[in-house]
Amino acid sequence: MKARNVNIIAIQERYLDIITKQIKEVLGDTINIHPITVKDLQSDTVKSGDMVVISSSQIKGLVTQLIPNDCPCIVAKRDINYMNTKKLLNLPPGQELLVVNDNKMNAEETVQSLRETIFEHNYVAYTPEDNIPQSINYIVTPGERQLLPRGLTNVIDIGPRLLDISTFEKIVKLLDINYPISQIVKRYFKACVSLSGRNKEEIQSNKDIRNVAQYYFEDIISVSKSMKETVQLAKCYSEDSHAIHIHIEGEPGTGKSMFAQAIHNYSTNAERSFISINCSSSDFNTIEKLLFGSEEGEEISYGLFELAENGTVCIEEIGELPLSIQKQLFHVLEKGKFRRLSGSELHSFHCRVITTSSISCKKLVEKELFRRDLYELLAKYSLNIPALSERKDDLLPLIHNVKKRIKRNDIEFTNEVIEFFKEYNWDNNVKHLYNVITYLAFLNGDHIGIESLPFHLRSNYDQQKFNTVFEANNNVNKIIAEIEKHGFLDENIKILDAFYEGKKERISYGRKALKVYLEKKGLILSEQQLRMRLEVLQDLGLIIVRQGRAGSTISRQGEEFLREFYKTGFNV
Ligand SMILES: Nc1ncnc2c1ncn2[C@@H]1O[C@H](COP(=O)(O)OP(=O)(O)OP(=O)(O)O)[C@@H](O)[C@H]1O
Repeated sequence: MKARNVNIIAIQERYLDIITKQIKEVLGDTINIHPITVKDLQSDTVKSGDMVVISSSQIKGLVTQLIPNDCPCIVAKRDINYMNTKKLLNLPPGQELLVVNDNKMNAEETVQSLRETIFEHNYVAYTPEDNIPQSINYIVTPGERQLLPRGLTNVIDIGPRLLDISTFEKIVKLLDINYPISQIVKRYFKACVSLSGRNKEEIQSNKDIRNVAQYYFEDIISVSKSMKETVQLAKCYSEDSHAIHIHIEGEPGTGKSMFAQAIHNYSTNAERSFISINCSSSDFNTIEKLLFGSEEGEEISYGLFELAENGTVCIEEIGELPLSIQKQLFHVLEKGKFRRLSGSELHSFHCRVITTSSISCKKLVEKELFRRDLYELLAKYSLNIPALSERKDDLLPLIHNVKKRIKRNDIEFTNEVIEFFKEYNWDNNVKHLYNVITYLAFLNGDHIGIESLPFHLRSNYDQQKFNTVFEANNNVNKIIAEIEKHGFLDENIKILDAFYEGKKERISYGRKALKVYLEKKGLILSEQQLRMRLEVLQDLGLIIVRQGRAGSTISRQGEEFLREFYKTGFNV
Protein backbone atom coordinates (compact mmCIF):
# COMPACT_ATOMS: atom_id res chain seq x y z
CA MET A 1 0.00 0.00 0.00
CA LYS A 2 1.30 3.48 -0.85
CA ALA A 3 2.09 5.40 2.36
CA ARG A 4 -0.22 8.40 2.85
CA ASN A 5 0.78 11.81 4.16
CA VAL A 6 -0.70 12.84 7.48
CA ASN A 7 -0.01 16.37 8.74
CA ILE A 8 -0.34 16.80 12.45
CA ILE A 9 -0.76 20.35 13.69
CA ALA A 10 -0.39 21.67 17.25
CA ILE A 11 0.41 24.95 18.97
CA GLN A 12 3.34 23.92 21.13
CA GLU A 13 6.38 22.21 19.67
CA ARG A 14 6.94 19.99 22.69
CA TYR A 15 3.42 18.68 22.61
CA LEU A 16 3.68 18.15 18.87
CA ASP A 17 6.78 16.00 19.42
CA ILE A 18 4.93 13.82 21.89
CA ILE A 19 1.83 13.17 19.80
CA THR A 20 3.96 12.68 16.69
CA LYS A 21 5.82 9.95 18.51
CA GLN A 22 2.50 8.44 19.58
CA ILE A 23 1.16 8.39 16.02
CA LYS A 24 4.41 6.86 14.81
CA GLU A 25 4.08 4.06 17.37
CA VAL A 26 0.56 3.28 16.19
CA LEU A 27 0.59 3.94 12.45
CA GLY A 28 4.22 4.61 11.57
CA ASP A 29 4.39 1.68 9.18
CA THR A 30 1.55 2.90 6.97
CA ILE A 31 1.69 6.67 6.89
CA ASN A 32 4.17 9.51 6.45
CA ILE A 33 3.83 11.91 9.34
CA HIS A 34 4.51 15.64 8.99
CA PRO A 35 4.48 17.50 12.31
CA ILE A 36 3.77 21.23 11.93
CA THR A 37 3.45 23.91 14.60
CA VAL A 38 0.76 26.52 14.05
CA LYS A 39 3.34 29.25 13.73
CA ASP A 40 5.07 27.40 10.88
CA LEU A 41 1.84 26.68 9.00
CA GLN A 42 1.52 28.62 5.79
CA SER A 43 -1.03 28.34 3.02
CA ASP A 44 1.24 26.09 0.94
CA THR A 45 2.56 23.87 3.76
CA VAL A 46 -0.10 21.17 3.47
CA LYS A 47 -0.47 19.54 0.05
CA SER A 48 -3.82 19.04 -1.59
CA GLY A 49 -5.48 15.76 -0.61
CA ASP A 50 -3.21 15.10 2.39
CA MET A 51 -4.81 14.28 5.69
CA VAL A 52 -4.71 16.76 8.58
CA VAL A 53 -5.00 15.97 12.28
CA ILE A 54 -5.57 19.10 14.39
CA SER A 55 -4.49 18.60 17.99
CA SER A 56 -7.18 20.74 19.57
CA SER A 57 -10.47 22.42 18.65
CA GLN A 58 -8.96 25.74 19.80
CA ILE A 59 -6.94 26.02 16.60
CA LYS A 60 -9.40 24.51 14.17
CA GLY A 61 -10.64 27.87 12.84
CA LEU A 62 -7.17 29.06 11.98
CA VAL A 63 -5.87 25.80 10.58
CA THR A 64 -8.80 25.21 8.23
CA GLN A 65 -8.18 28.63 6.64
CA LEU A 66 -4.65 27.55 5.72
CA ILE A 67 -5.18 24.06 4.31
CA PRO A 68 -6.62 23.07 0.92
CA ASN A 69 -10.37 22.35 0.92
CA ASP A 70 -9.96 18.77 -0.22
CA CYS A 71 -7.86 17.68 2.79
CA PRO A 72 -9.64 15.22 5.03
CA CYS A 73 -9.42 16.78 8.47
CA ILE A 74 -9.83 15.44 12.01
CA VAL A 75 -9.88 17.38 15.26
CA ALA A 76 -8.15 15.10 17.76
CA LYS A 77 -9.55 14.22 21.13
CA ARG A 78 -7.13 13.93 23.99
CA ASP A 79 -7.01 11.59 26.90
CA ILE A 80 -4.72 10.99 29.82
CA ASN A 81 -2.10 8.28 29.58
CA TYR A 82 -3.46 5.71 31.99
CA MET A 83 -0.08 4.03 32.18
CA ASN A 84 0.95 6.97 34.37
CA THR A 85 -1.93 6.77 36.82
CA LYS A 86 -0.66 4.07 39.17
CA LYS A 87 -0.09 6.56 41.99
CA LEU A 88 -3.68 7.75 41.70
CA LEU A 89 -5.01 4.20 41.72
CA ASN A 90 -2.99 3.38 44.82
CA LEU A 91 -4.47 6.25 46.85
CA PRO A 92 -7.25 5.39 49.29
CA PRO A 93 -10.64 6.20 47.66
CA GLY A 94 -12.31 9.55 48.25
CA GLN A 95 -9.28 11.84 47.87
CA GLU A 96 -9.81 15.51 47.02
CA LEU A 97 -7.69 16.13 43.94
CA LEU A 98 -6.98 19.44 42.32
CA VAL A 99 -6.32 19.13 38.59
CA VAL A 100 -3.97 21.72 37.13
CA ASN A 101 -3.61 22.42 33.42
CA ASP A 102 -2.55 25.45 31.45
CA ASN A 103 -6.10 26.72 31.03
CA LYS A 104 -9.50 26.06 32.44
CA MET A 105 -10.81 24.25 29.39
CA ASN A 106 -7.94 21.78 29.38
CA ALA A 107 -8.20 21.30 33.14
CA GLU A 108 -11.91 20.51 32.75
CA GLU A 109 -11.24 18.04 29.96
CA THR A 110 -8.67 16.26 32.13
CA VAL A 111 -11.11 16.18 35.04
CA GLN A 112 -13.72 14.69 32.73
CA SER A 113 -11.33 11.88 31.65
CA LEU A 114 -10.41 11.17 35.27
CA ARG A 115 -14.02 11.13 36.47
CA GLU A 116 -14.97 8.69 33.73
CA THR A 117 -12.30 6.19 34.69
CA ILE A 118 -10.70 6.72 38.10
CA PHE A 119 -14.06 7.49 39.66
CA GLU A 120 -12.91 6.69 43.20
CA HIS A 121 -11.77 10.28 43.85
CA ASN A 122 -13.21 13.80 43.70
CA TYR A 123 -11.69 16.23 41.23
CA VAL A 124 -11.64 20.01 40.98
CA ALA A 125 -10.41 21.82 37.85
CA TYR A 126 -7.98 24.63 38.67
CA THR A 127 -6.33 27.51 36.87
CA PRO A 128 -3.50 29.65 38.23
CA GLU A 129 -5.94 32.52 38.80
CA ASP A 130 -7.58 30.54 41.63
CA ASN A 131 -6.21 29.95 45.09
CA ILE A 132 -5.36 26.41 46.04
CA PRO A 133 -8.24 25.22 48.25
CA GLN A 134 -7.36 24.06 51.77
CA SER A 135 -9.24 20.76 51.59
CA ILE A 136 -7.12 19.37 48.77
CA ASN A 137 -5.13 16.16 49.39
CA TYR A 138 -3.14 16.05 46.16
CA ILE A 139 -2.51 18.09 43.06
CA VAL A 140 -2.69 16.25 39.76
CA THR A 141 -1.18 17.65 36.61
CA PRO A 142 -0.82 16.22 33.10
CA GLY A 143 2.80 17.21 32.53
CA GLU A 144 2.37 20.87 33.55
CA ARG A 145 4.32 20.87 36.80
CA GLN A 146 5.95 24.17 35.86
CA LEU A 147 2.60 25.92 36.26
CA LEU A 148 2.54 25.22 39.96
CA PRO A 149 4.08 27.39 42.63
CA ARG A 150 7.45 26.04 43.70
CA GLY A 151 7.74 24.03 46.83
CA LEU A 152 4.52 21.98 46.65
CA THR A 153 5.21 18.40 47.59
CA ASN A 154 1.97 16.49 47.08
CA VAL A 155 1.95 16.74 43.31
CA ILE A 156 1.18 13.76 41.06
CA ASP A 157 2.32 14.28 37.49
CA ILE A 158 0.42 11.96 35.15
CA GLY A 159 2.41 13.04 32.09
CA PRO A 160 1.12 14.87 29.01
CA ARG A 161 -2.21 13.89 27.54
CA LEU A 162 -2.10 11.83 24.38
CA LEU A 163 -4.49 11.46 21.46
CA ASP A 164 -7.39 9.22 22.45
CA ILE A 165 -8.16 5.94 20.77
CA SER A 166 -11.20 7.22 18.88
CA THR A 167 -8.92 9.64 17.04
CA PHE A 168 -6.92 6.68 15.74
CA GLU A 169 -10.09 4.90 14.72
CA LYS A 170 -11.05 7.97 12.70
CA ILE A 171 -7.64 8.27 11.05
CA VAL A 172 -7.67 4.62 10.03
CA LYS A 173 -11.21 4.91 8.69
CA LEU A 174 -10.54 8.04 6.69
CA LEU A 175 -7.36 6.61 5.20
CA ASP A 176 -9.07 3.32 4.51
CA ILE A 177 -6.36 1.37 6.31
CA ASN A 178 -7.40 -2.18 6.73
CA TYR A 179 -6.53 -2.77 10.37
CA PRO A 180 -8.90 -4.58 12.70
CA ILE A 181 -9.77 -2.53 15.78
CA SER A 182 -7.99 -5.07 18.01
CA GLN A 183 -4.70 -4.29 16.25
CA ILE A 184 -5.18 -0.55 16.75
CA VAL A 185 -5.94 -1.13 20.43
CA LYS A 186 -2.79 -3.19 20.91
CA ARG A 187 -0.63 -0.59 19.22
CA TYR A 188 -2.36 2.18 21.14
CA PHE A 189 -1.36 0.53 24.41
CA LYS A 190 2.14 -0.04 23.10
CA ALA A 191 2.39 3.72 22.45
CA CYS A 192 1.05 4.52 25.93
CA VAL A 193 3.68 2.27 27.48
CA SER A 194 6.40 3.72 25.31
CA LEU A 195 5.44 7.26 26.33
CA SER A 196 4.80 6.52 29.99
CA GLY A 197 7.00 7.08 32.99
CA ARG A 198 9.00 9.83 31.37
CA ASN A 199 8.59 13.50 31.69
CA LYS A 200 8.51 15.69 28.66
CA GLU A 201 12.16 16.65 28.83
CA GLU A 202 13.11 13.03 28.55
CA ILE A 203 10.97 12.26 25.56
CA GLN A 204 13.30 12.53 22.63
CA SER A 205 11.95 14.69 19.91
CA ASN A 206 12.32 12.17 17.20
CA LYS A 207 12.58 14.78 14.49
CA ASP A 208 12.52 13.63 10.92
CA ILE A 209 15.04 14.65 8.40
CA ARG A 210 13.75 17.87 6.92
CA ASN A 211 14.26 18.37 3.24
CA VAL A 212 12.64 21.68 2.47
CA ALA A 213 14.31 25.04 2.81
CA GLN A 214 11.28 27.24 3.38
CA TYR A 215 12.94 30.38 4.74
CA TYR A 216 14.61 33.23 2.84
CA PHE A 217 16.66 36.14 4.19
CA GLU A 218 13.60 38.35 3.75
CA ASP A 219 11.82 36.20 6.34
CA ILE A 220 14.47 36.88 8.98
CA ILE A 221 13.44 39.85 11.08
CA SER A 222 16.55 41.92 11.60
CA VAL A 223 16.07 45.49 12.77
CA SER A 224 18.83 45.56 15.37
CA LYS A 225 22.35 46.40 14.23
CA SER A 226 23.79 43.08 15.39
CA MET A 227 21.20 41.04 13.55
CA LYS A 228 21.54 43.12 10.38
CA GLU A 229 25.27 42.47 10.43
CA THR A 230 24.73 38.75 10.93
CA VAL A 231 22.35 38.59 7.97
CA GLN A 232 24.82 40.54 5.86
CA LEU A 233 27.65 38.16 6.70
CA ALA A 234 25.43 35.15 6.02
CA LYS A 235 24.61 36.55 2.56
CA CYS A 236 28.33 36.96 1.81
CA TYR A 237 29.03 33.36 2.83
CA SER A 238 26.09 32.18 0.81
CA GLU A 239 27.49 33.71 -2.37
CA ASP A 240 31.09 32.72 -1.66
CA SER A 241 32.02 29.54 -3.52
CA HIS A 242 34.89 28.91 -1.07
CA ALA A 243 32.52 28.79 1.87
CA ILE A 244 31.67 25.11 1.51
CA HIS A 245 31.48 24.62 5.28
CA ILE A 246 29.53 27.16 7.29
CA HIS A 247 29.07 26.91 11.03
CA ILE A 248 26.22 28.68 12.83
CA GLU A 249 26.10 29.11 16.59
CA GLY A 250 23.46 30.72 18.75
CA GLU A 251 21.37 29.99 21.83
CA PRO A 252 18.37 27.68 21.34
CA GLY A 253 15.60 29.23 19.24
CA THR A 254 17.64 32.14 17.86
CA GLY A 255 16.97 31.10 14.25
CA LYS A 256 19.94 28.90 13.35
CA SER A 257 18.00 26.55 11.14
CA MET A 258 16.21 29.50 9.60
CA PHE A 259 19.61 30.99 8.66
CA ALA A 260 20.77 27.64 7.24
CA GLN A 261 17.73 27.50 4.98
CA ALA A 262 18.08 31.14 3.92
CA ILE A 263 21.76 30.60 3.05
CA HIS A 264 20.78 27.69 0.83
CA ASN A 265 17.99 29.64 -0.86
CA TYR A 266 20.28 32.62 -1.52
CA SER A 267 23.02 30.48 -3.06
CA THR A 268 23.48 29.56 -6.70
CA ASN A 269 22.48 26.01 -5.75
CA ALA A 270 19.09 27.02 -4.41
CA GLU A 271 17.37 24.80 -6.97
CA ARG A 272 19.20 21.76 -5.60
CA SER A 273 18.28 19.76 -2.51
CA PHE A 274 18.45 21.02 1.04
CA ILE A 275 18.59 18.19 3.56
CA SER A 276 18.80 18.72 7.26
CA ILE A 277 19.44 16.28 10.10
CA ASN A 278 19.23 16.99 13.82
CA CYS A 279 21.87 15.25 15.92
CA SER A 280 20.16 15.80 19.26
CA SER A 281 18.42 12.48 18.84
CA SER A 282 20.31 10.03 21.05
CA ASP A 283 20.30 7.30 18.45
CA PHE A 284 23.77 7.85 17.03
CA ASN A 285 23.73 4.62 15.00
CA THR A 286 20.82 5.97 13.00
CA ILE A 287 22.49 9.33 12.58
CA GLU A 288 25.68 7.70 11.36
CA LYS A 289 23.70 5.67 8.85
CA LEU A 290 21.71 8.66 7.69
CA LEU A 291 24.83 10.76 7.24
CA PHE A 292 27.02 8.29 5.41
CA GLY A 293 24.57 5.72 4.05
CA SER A 294 25.05 1.98 4.34
CA GLU A 295 25.43 -1.18 2.35
CA GLU A 296 23.95 -4.36 3.69
CA GLY A 297 24.28 -7.13 1.13
CA GLU A 298 22.39 -6.00 -1.93
CA GLU A 299 20.61 -3.29 -0.01
CA ILE A 300 22.04 0.19 -0.32
CA SER A 301 20.76 3.13 1.65
CA TYR A 302 22.07 6.46 0.45
CA GLY A 303 23.67 8.92 2.81
CA LEU A 304 22.77 12.60 3.00
CA PHE A 305 25.90 13.76 1.19
CA GLU A 306 24.94 11.85 -1.91
CA LEU A 307 21.24 12.61 -1.60
CA ALA A 308 21.92 16.33 -1.49
CA GLU A 309 24.03 16.11 -4.69
CA ASN A 310 25.15 19.69 -5.32
CA GLY A 311 22.79 21.18 -2.79
CA THR A 312 23.16 21.68 0.97
CA VAL A 313 23.38 19.30 3.91
CA CYS A 314 22.60 20.91 7.23
CA ILE A 315 23.83 19.09 10.33
CA GLU A 316 21.95 20.60 13.26
CA GLU A 317 23.36 20.43 16.80
CA ILE A 318 26.71 19.04 15.67
CA GLY A 319 28.03 19.48 19.22
CA GLU A 320 25.91 16.51 20.28
CA LEU A 321 27.77 14.06 18.06
CA PRO A 322 30.07 11.57 19.78
CA LEU A 323 33.78 11.87 19.05
CA SER A 324 33.76 8.72 16.92
CA ILE A 325 31.30 10.21 14.42
CA GLN A 326 33.08 13.58 14.61
CA LYS A 327 36.25 11.83 13.48
CA GLN A 328 34.51 10.24 10.48
CA LEU A 329 32.83 13.51 9.66
CA PHE A 330 36.09 15.41 9.77
CA HIS A 331 37.71 13.07 7.25
CA VAL A 332 34.64 13.17 5.03
CA LEU A 333 34.48 16.97 5.03
CA GLU A 334 38.19 17.42 4.62
CA LYS A 335 38.47 15.06 1.65
CA GLY A 336 35.03 15.66 0.13
CA LYS A 337 34.67 11.89 -0.04
CA PHE A 338 32.75 9.37 2.02
CA ARG A 339 32.35 5.66 2.34
CA ARG A 340 28.96 4.09 3.14
CA LEU A 341 28.87 2.02 6.34
CA SER A 342 30.02 -1.52 5.51
CA GLY A 343 30.90 -0.27 2.02
CA SER A 344 34.33 -0.25 0.45
CA GLU A 345 34.09 2.33 -2.30
CA LEU A 346 34.92 5.98 -1.74
CA HIS A 347 32.36 8.40 -3.21
CA SER A 348 32.95 12.07 -3.91
CA PHE A 349 30.35 14.67 -3.08
CA HIS A 350 30.01 18.34 -3.90
CA CYS A 351 27.39 19.72 -1.59
CA ARG A 352 27.77 22.59 0.87
CA VAL A 353 27.67 21.55 4.52
CA ILE A 354 26.15 23.86 7.11
CA THR A 355 26.48 22.89 10.76
CA THR A 356 24.68 24.45 13.72
CA SER A 357 25.15 24.30 17.46
CA SER A 358 23.38 25.77 20.48
CA ILE A 359 26.46 25.21 22.59
CA SER A 360 29.86 26.71 21.99
CA CYS A 361 31.96 24.19 20.05
CA LYS A 362 35.08 26.10 21.05
CA LYS A 363 34.30 25.43 24.67
CA LEU A 364 33.56 21.81 23.87
CA VAL A 365 37.02 21.58 22.30
CA GLU A 366 38.54 22.82 25.55
CA LYS A 367 36.65 20.14 27.42
CA GLU A 368 37.83 17.57 24.88
CA LEU A 369 34.28 16.85 23.84
CA PHE A 370 34.75 18.17 20.32
CA ARG A 371 37.59 17.50 17.90
CA ARG A 372 39.85 20.46 17.40
CA ASP A 373 40.51 19.64 13.73
CA LEU A 374 36.80 19.52 12.99
CA TYR A 375 36.22 22.77 14.86
CA GLU A 376 38.99 24.52 12.94
CA LEU A 377 37.57 23.28 9.67
CA LEU A 378 34.13 24.61 10.54
CA ALA A 379 35.15 27.84 12.24
CA LYS A 380 36.55 29.43 9.10
CA TYR A 381 33.14 30.60 7.97
CA SER A 382 31.11 30.98 11.11
CA LEU A 383 28.12 32.99 12.23
CA ASN A 384 27.06 33.86 15.74
CA ILE A 385 23.39 34.69 16.09
CA PRO A 386 22.87 37.07 19.01
CA ALA A 387 20.44 36.10 21.77
CA LEU A 388 17.10 37.92 21.82
CA SER A 389 18.03 39.65 25.09
CA GLU A 390 20.99 41.28 23.31
CA ARG A 391 18.84 42.84 20.57
CA LYS A 392 15.78 44.39 22.08
CA ASP A 393 15.14 46.42 18.92
CA ASP A 394 13.99 43.23 17.26
CA LEU A 395 11.33 42.43 19.85
CA LEU A 396 8.41 44.51 18.51
CA PRO A 397 9.05 43.59 14.85
CA LEU A 398 9.20 39.93 15.87
CA ILE A 399 5.89 40.26 17.69
CA HIS A 400 4.33 41.81 14.57
CA ASN A 401 5.81 39.01 12.52
CA VAL A 402 4.30 36.23 14.59
CA LYS A 403 0.92 37.99 14.70
CA LYS A 404 1.01 38.14 10.91
CA ARG A 405 2.06 34.50 10.64
CA ILE A 406 -0.87 33.33 12.73
CA LYS A 407 -3.21 35.84 11.10
CA ARG A 408 -3.98 37.62 14.37
CA ASN A 409 -3.02 41.20 13.64
CA ASP A 410 -5.93 42.20 15.84
CA ILE A 411 -4.36 41.16 19.13
CA GLU A 412 -2.86 43.87 21.28
CA PHE A 413 -0.55 43.69 24.24
CA THR A 414 -0.61 46.21 27.05
CA ASN A 415 2.50 48.36 27.54
CA GLU A 416 3.12 46.49 30.74
CA VAL A 417 3.30 43.19 28.85
CA ILE A 418 5.61 44.64 26.21
CA GLU A 419 7.90 46.04 28.91
CA PHE A 420 7.90 42.68 30.62
CA PHE A 421 8.71 40.90 27.34
CA LYS A 422 11.65 43.29 26.86
CA GLU A 423 13.10 42.44 30.23
CA TYR A 424 12.25 38.75 30.23
CA ASN A 425 15.11 36.32 29.83
CA TRP A 426 13.80 34.23 26.92
CA ASP A 427 15.80 31.07 27.39
CA ASN A 428 14.53 29.67 24.09
CA ASN A 429 14.75 33.09 22.44
CA VAL A 430 12.51 33.77 19.41
CA LYS A 431 11.08 30.26 19.48
CA HIS A 432 9.95 30.82 23.07
CA LEU A 433 8.53 34.26 22.29
CA TYR A 434 6.63 32.89 19.29
CA ASN A 435 5.24 29.98 21.28
CA VAL A 436 4.02 32.25 24.04
CA ILE A 437 2.35 34.67 21.63
CA THR A 438 0.73 31.92 19.58
CA TYR A 439 -0.50 30.35 22.74
CA LEU A 440 -1.89 33.61 24.11
CA ALA A 441 -3.55 34.40 20.80
CA PHE A 442 -5.59 31.23 20.92
CA LEU A 443 -6.54 31.21 24.53
CA ASN A 444 -7.45 34.82 25.12
CA GLY A 445 -9.32 37.61 23.45
CA ASP A 446 -7.66 40.34 21.45
CA HIS A 447 -6.40 42.33 24.44
CA ILE A 448 -3.57 40.79 26.40
CA GLY A 449 -2.50 42.10 29.77
CA ILE A 450 -0.24 40.69 32.46
CA GLU A 451 -3.15 38.70 33.91
CA SER A 452 -3.43 36.70 30.65
CA LEU A 453 0.18 35.52 30.71
CA PRO A 454 0.82 31.86 31.41
CA PHE A 455 1.60 31.21 35.03
CA HIS A 456 5.29 30.48 34.55
CA LEU A 457 5.73 33.89 32.93
CA ARG A 458 3.63 35.66 35.50
CA SER A 459 5.63 34.34 38.41
CA ASN A 460 8.65 35.70 36.57
CA TYR A 461 6.90 39.01 36.24
CA ASP A 462 6.52 39.18 40.01
CA GLN A 463 10.17 38.23 40.38
CA GLN A 464 11.11 40.92 37.89
CA LYS A 465 9.14 43.53 39.82
CA PHE A 466 10.84 42.35 42.97
CA ASN A 467 14.18 42.81 41.30
CA THR A 468 13.29 46.27 40.06
CA VAL A 469 12.52 47.30 43.61
CA PHE A 470 15.86 45.84 44.56
CA GLU A 471 17.62 47.92 41.96
CA ALA A 472 15.97 51.09 43.17
CA ASN A 473 16.95 50.37 46.75
CA ASN A 474 20.57 49.79 46.40
CA ASN A 475 20.42 46.44 44.86
CA VAL A 476 23.74 44.98 45.91
CA ASN A 477 23.42 45.48 49.64
CA LYS A 478 19.99 44.00 49.73
CA ILE A 479 20.91 40.97 47.71
CA ILE A 480 23.97 40.42 49.83
CA ALA A 481 21.82 40.63 52.92
CA GLU A 482 19.46 38.07 51.42
CA ILE A 483 22.30 35.71 50.56
CA GLU A 484 23.84 36.12 53.98
CA LYS A 485 20.64 35.01 55.63
CA HIS A 486 21.73 31.59 54.39
CA GLY A 487 25.46 32.25 54.77
CA PHE A 488 28.38 31.43 52.45
CA LEU A 489 28.41 34.67 50.44
CA ASP A 490 31.87 33.88 49.05
CA GLU A 491 30.75 30.52 47.73
CA ASN A 492 27.66 32.03 46.14
CA ILE A 493 29.79 34.63 44.41
CA LYS A 494 32.11 31.92 43.08
CA ILE A 495 29.12 30.04 41.71
CA LEU A 496 27.83 33.18 40.02
CA ASP A 497 31.31 33.82 38.61
CA ALA A 498 31.31 30.32 37.14
CA PHE A 499 27.94 30.88 35.49
CA TYR A 500 29.02 34.31 34.28
CA GLU A 501 32.18 32.95 32.65
CA GLY A 502 30.13 30.10 31.21
CA LYS A 503 27.55 32.42 29.70
CA LYS A 504 30.22 34.43 27.92
CA GLU A 505 31.25 31.20 26.21
CA ARG A 506 27.61 30.10 25.77
CA ILE A 507 28.02 27.29 28.27
CA SER A 508 25.31 26.39 30.73
CA TYR A 509 25.98 23.94 33.53
CA GLY A 510 24.07 21.03 34.95
CA ARG A 511 24.73 20.53 38.67
CA LYS A 512 27.31 17.79 38.14
CA ALA A 513 29.30 19.74 35.57
CA LEU A 514 29.20 22.81 37.80
CA LYS A 515 30.48 20.81 40.75
CA VAL A 516 33.44 19.59 38.70
CA TYR A 517 34.13 23.09 37.40
CA LEU A 518 34.05 24.58 40.90
CA GLU A 519 36.35 21.88 42.21
CA LYS A 520 38.87 22.85 39.56
CA LYS A 521 38.59 26.42 40.85
CA GLY A 522 39.25 25.18 44.38
CA LEU A 523 35.70 25.27 45.73
CA ILE A 524 34.68 21.86 47.00
CA LEU A 525 30.99 21.44 47.81
CA SER A 526 28.86 18.38 48.44
CA GLU A 527 25.86 17.77 46.13
CA GLN A 528 23.58 18.89 48.93
CA GLN A 529 25.53 22.09 49.63
CA LEU A 530 25.61 22.99 45.97
CA ARG A 531 21.90 22.40 45.63
CA MET A 532 21.20 24.70 48.57
CA ARG A 533 23.40 27.48 47.20
CA LEU A 534 21.70 27.18 43.82
CA GLU A 535 18.26 27.38 45.39
CA VAL A 536 19.18 30.61 47.14
CA LEU A 537 20.54 32.12 43.92
CA GLN A 538 17.50 30.99 41.99
CA ASP A 539 15.07 32.40 44.55
CA LEU A 540 16.81 35.76 44.22
CA GLY A 541 16.45 35.58 40.44
CA LEU A 542 20.23 35.59 39.98
CA ILE A 543 20.35 32.36 38.01
CA ILE A 544 17.99 30.58 35.65
CA VAL A 545 17.60 26.92 36.42
CA ARG A 546 16.54 24.84 33.44
CA GLN A 547 15.68 21.18 33.32
CA GLY A 548 17.52 18.50 31.38
CA ARG A 549 20.36 19.10 29.01
CA ALA A 550 19.76 22.83 28.82
CA GLY A 551 21.54 23.30 32.16
CA SER A 552 21.50 26.45 34.28
CA THR A 553 22.91 29.87 33.62
CA ILE A 554 23.23 33.31 35.16
CA SER A 555 20.28 35.68 34.68
CA ARG A 556 20.62 39.25 33.58
CA GLN A 557 19.91 40.34 37.17
CA GLY A 558 22.69 37.99 38.25
CA GLU A 559 25.12 39.62 35.85
CA GLU A 560 24.14 43.09 37.00
CA PHE A 561 24.52 42.06 40.60
CA LEU A 562 28.00 40.66 39.97
CA ARG A 563 29.08 43.79 38.14
CA GLU A 564 27.81 46.02 40.94
CA PHE A 565 29.26 43.72 43.55
CA TYR A 566 32.77 44.04 42.16
CA LYS A 567 32.33 47.75 41.43
CA THR A 568 31.49 48.48 45.02
CA GLY A 569 34.74 46.85 46.02
CA PHE A 570 33.34 44.01 48.10
CA ASN A 571 35.96 41.44 48.78
CA VAL A 572 34.88 37.98 49.72
N1 LIG B 1 14.88 36.65 13.20
C1 LIG B 1 13.77 35.90 13.05
N2 LIG B 1 12.77 36.36 12.27
C2 LIG B 1 11.65 35.64 12.13
N3 LIG B 1 11.43 34.46 12.71
C3 LIG B 1 12.39 33.96 13.48
C4 LIG B 1 13.62 34.65 13.68
N4 LIG B 1 14.39 33.90 14.48
C5 LIG B 1 13.70 32.80 14.76
N5 LIG B 1 12.49 32.82 14.17
C6 LIG B 1 11.44 31.81 14.28
O1 LIG B 1 11.65 31.16 15.54
C7 LIG B 1 11.49 29.77 15.43
C8 LIG B 1 12.78 29.07 15.80
O2 LIG B 1 13.76 29.28 14.81
P1 LIG B 1 14.83 28.15 14.43
O3 LIG B 1 14.20 26.79 14.51
O4 LIG B 1 15.45 28.55 13.16
O5 LIG B 1 15.83 28.35 15.64
P2 LIG B 1 17.04 27.42 16.08
O6 LIG B 1 18.08 28.32 16.63
O7 LIG B 1 17.45 26.52 14.95
O8 LIG B 1 16.34 26.59 17.22
P3 LIG B 1 16.87 25.29 18.03
O9 LIG B 1 18.19 25.63 18.59
O10 LIG B 1 15.82 25.13 19.09
O11 LIG B 1 16.88 24.18 17.02
C9 LIG B 1 11.03 29.51 14.00
O12 LIG B 1 9.62 29.49 13.96
C10 LIG B 1 11.56 30.71 13.25
O13 LIG B 1 10.80 30.93 12.13
